[in-house]
Amino acid sequence: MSSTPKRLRSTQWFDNPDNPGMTALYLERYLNYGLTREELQSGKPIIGIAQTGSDLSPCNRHHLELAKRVSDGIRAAGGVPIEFPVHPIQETGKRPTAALDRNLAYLGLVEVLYGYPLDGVVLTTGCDKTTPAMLMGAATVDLPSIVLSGGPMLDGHFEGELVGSGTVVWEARRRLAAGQLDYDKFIDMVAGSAPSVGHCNTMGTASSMNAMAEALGMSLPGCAAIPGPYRERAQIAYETGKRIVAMVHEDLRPSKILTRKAFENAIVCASAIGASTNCPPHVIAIARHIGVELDIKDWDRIGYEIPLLVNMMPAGKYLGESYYRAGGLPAVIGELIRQGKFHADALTVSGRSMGEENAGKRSIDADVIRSFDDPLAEHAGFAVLSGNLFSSAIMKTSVISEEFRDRYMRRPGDEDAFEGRAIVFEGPEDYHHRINDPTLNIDENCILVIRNCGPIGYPGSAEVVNMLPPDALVRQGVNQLPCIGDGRQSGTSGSPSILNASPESAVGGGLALLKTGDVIRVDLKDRSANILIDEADLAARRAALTLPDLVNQTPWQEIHRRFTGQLETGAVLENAPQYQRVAERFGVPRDNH
Ligand SMILES: CC(C)(O)[C@@H](O)C(=O)O
Repeated sequence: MSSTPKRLRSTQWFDNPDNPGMTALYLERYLNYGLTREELQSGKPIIGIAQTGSDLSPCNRHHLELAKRVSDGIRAAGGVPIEFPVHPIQETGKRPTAALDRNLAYLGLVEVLYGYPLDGVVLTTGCDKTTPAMLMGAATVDLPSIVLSGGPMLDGHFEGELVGSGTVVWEARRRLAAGQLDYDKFIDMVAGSAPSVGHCNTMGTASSMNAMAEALGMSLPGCAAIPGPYRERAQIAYETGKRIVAMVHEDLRPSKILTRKAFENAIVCASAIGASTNCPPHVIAIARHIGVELDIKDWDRIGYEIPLLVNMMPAGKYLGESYYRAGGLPAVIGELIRQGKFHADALTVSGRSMGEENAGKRSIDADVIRSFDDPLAEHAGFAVLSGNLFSSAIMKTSVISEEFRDRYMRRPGDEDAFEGRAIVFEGPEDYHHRINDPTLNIDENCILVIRNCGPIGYPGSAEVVNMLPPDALVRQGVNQLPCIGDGRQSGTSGSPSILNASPESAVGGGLALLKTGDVIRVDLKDRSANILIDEADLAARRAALTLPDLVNQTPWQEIHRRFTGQLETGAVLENAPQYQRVAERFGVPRDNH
């Protein structure tokens, strides 16, 4: 560190002799609740705590408590904490989708970080989209930033069974359809998966995205897996608060951490943990906001060959507490480093490299966190498919069950491929209305397709692609049919759907041309998915295609539809990635009076 400390950004609000009138105006209102001139004018970094917790956001709600420990840490290191609210994004509460709000929360955070007297920020994360929204905002503004995740709930139990968030819903729904549960027991079973504060205790999108933040180097090592109620969670909140003050003095900004190597690490890590299918769009979105090239095909190219190491639902059998006790993400990264699959020289917010932090870390429960010699599955990354149905869609190969492989992918002479008669649904309402319609003649040779569920069509993109077969098939023991869609699906689902299809049907993607009864062929060997139809027929269908009339119900839906791109490129506001390193490039904004 240089001996003359850098003049902090916040002094241009609170201690600017060139404009004493404005300095007084900026100061006096922050003094009015008890802050002192000494705190605001003696060169202490002002640290924002971006608060994503609220009563509307139960997954992140305990950040309201954790923020106190963060503040203690900031104070102990000589900074001044200022907590501020972030637009809530609760995956399980927001209609029509929480996906609609990721970019809205991002926009809000950019304005706060850029427009207020902050020198650094603690990004509180938890529920799925809070993590990418916070990282995207931090990337755009590029102030020193550190992630504090809230951690998963404790493990869930119901009548002696381990029940995990989200994953239990799909299993309980199957039991309800098969007549093995009544409605009250169904609700009790699902509620059993949520025993405490925290986000999903499965390797759903929340655990996956917080692991991505750690693998990217944006949280303190070991942060992501600590369960929400554990004492270590509050302790790391304190350490995070201390660390961000040092990061301000070191000028350690996201642009120094979020490099191409960091993103390659995130991809490798996603395969090893059996991460959510929501990771590719969110991680690509973060990359685009920091200006790193990351293509959807990189997920297949870099991640496909990596084995599944973490035995956690939905790809495995354990939940968050076992995973944490087995060593959490550091044990996974340690193994990836030993196998030469991880860039050990990538930097983390600690100021040390991934290798310095994790190289010596090992699993202490070989069944929960496996080694490369004994993985849960080989080649467990995402397969990225394309063809006349879409330019890209992903399939999470770590959740392809033996039953699914036997039924669809082990046909002699045509392994890894399947064909089926398409049953097309126009959205989840249509699916629920017609799935049990006997005239559809759905059998185990069918492929269920859902469209109009992408970022523009829905809007926001809904988690609906993992469709349960008709009740009659479920009663016969057919629990899964191949599913394809332009929506997303819950990270907690064990369905090997082909999803996030881009471009989506509502903007004229190939799925819009599909008709019930068409035969679809999926071939994992050459990564293709096509309607078996001749070119002339397909061209005629395209010529006759009319796009749906989309009704905007709120002003934001209209703005979102005008600016948002497709899932394969992160579904970002397409005007946003051009704004990079905003704080450095533009300095502080103009005075407001
Ligand atoms: C379980 C939810 C709500 O679907 C989501 O959190 C995910 O894991 O994708």
